[in-house]
Amino acid sequence: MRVGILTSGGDGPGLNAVIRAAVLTGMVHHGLEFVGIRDGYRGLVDGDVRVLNRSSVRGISRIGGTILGTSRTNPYEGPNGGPDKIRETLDRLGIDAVMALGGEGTLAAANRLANDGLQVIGVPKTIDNDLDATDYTFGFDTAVQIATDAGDRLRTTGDSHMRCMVLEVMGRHVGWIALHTGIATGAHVTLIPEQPRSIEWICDYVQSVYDRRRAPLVVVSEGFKLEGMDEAHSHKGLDAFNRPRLGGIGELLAPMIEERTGIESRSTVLGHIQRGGAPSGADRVLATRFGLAAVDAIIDEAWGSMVALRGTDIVRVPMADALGDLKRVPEHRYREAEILFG
Ligand SMILES: Nc1ncnc2c1ncn2[C@@H]1O[C@H](COP(=O)(O)OP(=O)(O)O)[C@@H](O)[C@H]1O
Ligand SMILES: O=P(O)(O)OC[C@H]1O[C@](O)(COP(=O)(O)O)[C@@H](O)[C@@H]1O
Ligand SMILES: [Mg+2]
Repeated sequence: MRVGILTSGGDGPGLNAVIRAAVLTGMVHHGLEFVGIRDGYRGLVDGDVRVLNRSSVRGISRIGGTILGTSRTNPYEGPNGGPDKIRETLDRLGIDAVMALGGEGTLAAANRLANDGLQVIGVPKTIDNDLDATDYTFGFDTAVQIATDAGDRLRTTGDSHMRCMVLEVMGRHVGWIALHTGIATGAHVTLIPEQPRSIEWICDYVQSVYDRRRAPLVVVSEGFKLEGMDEAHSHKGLDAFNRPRLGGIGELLAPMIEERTGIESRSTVLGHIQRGGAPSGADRVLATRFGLAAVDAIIDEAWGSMVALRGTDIVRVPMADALGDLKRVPEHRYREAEILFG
């Protein structure tokens, strides 16, 4: 059997470790052949592939990004899109099954293709940790570690100048990266999309921290909304899927804090730094286990399913399970963090 692997949507540290594990176990233990589909669904509709073998995956699990490239192409659009054209392309290339690595968007497309009769299985990826069907995915741990390092650095410079430092981290719809970074860095306030707050509420914490001679650290998710904001702050246009590009709420908050409290404030937007570079050890392990389990799913012809983490076990669930609600930060987890605010 010949398997095509693709990575689609936002990249994330750990994608290469999935590819390596799948290719190694598939070739060595199951006699599978592999091709890499270039740039996600773009390569699927264009039939743009390259052979993957032992030497092409050597040493890649410690490398960030994806060796296959990625895109935000919709496989149902364009002259070669849609299940019938894609089936023709796969037949021409001798590809029997597709392993799609990606977040909720990629999995929505993969699930549609599986429902339309193509032999597809999914592997979940998100640095935001917003996929409901799995406890965690690779990429999140790395992102939190990078953001934690950044927060630690902001604290020493903030302390030296007695400034309020605002650290903006990723998280389009959910605040997991901010929540964990806030706890890990001992932030004085953490702001997440699930919990809109007023500027007065934020400034009360900032002022009380300053009053006891500490430099306040505020961690904010890019998707955070001040009370009264209908949409998350966006001033960078739309992405390839016509969604607003987020980022910049930290730049908005810092001057507001300074104006209201008189405390000199600075904002740092971490951006794609938290998505790039080497995956953490934990993410390499999780990604490797996903890669092994994804090959098992192909051998079992479990089309339409995806691998997931439940507790410490890797399980198989319908891809549709990842496509309902996002995994948001529950109220009690925010309350738990809030105990140490201020
Ligand atoms: N319901 C859908 N049907 C077909 N394609 C979709 C669907 N939802 C998303 N996609 C495609 O999948 C791409 C990847 O999704 P995106 O949300 O950008 O990344 P991620 O997979 O990281 O969540 C989208 O840009 C879009 O082209
Ligand atoms: O800059 P890009 O690639 O459009 O993506 C930015 C978005 O992708 C993310 O980094 C990750 O999203 P995913 O977990 O869905 O891949 C978000 O936190 C962020 O809003
Ligand atoms: Mg997405």
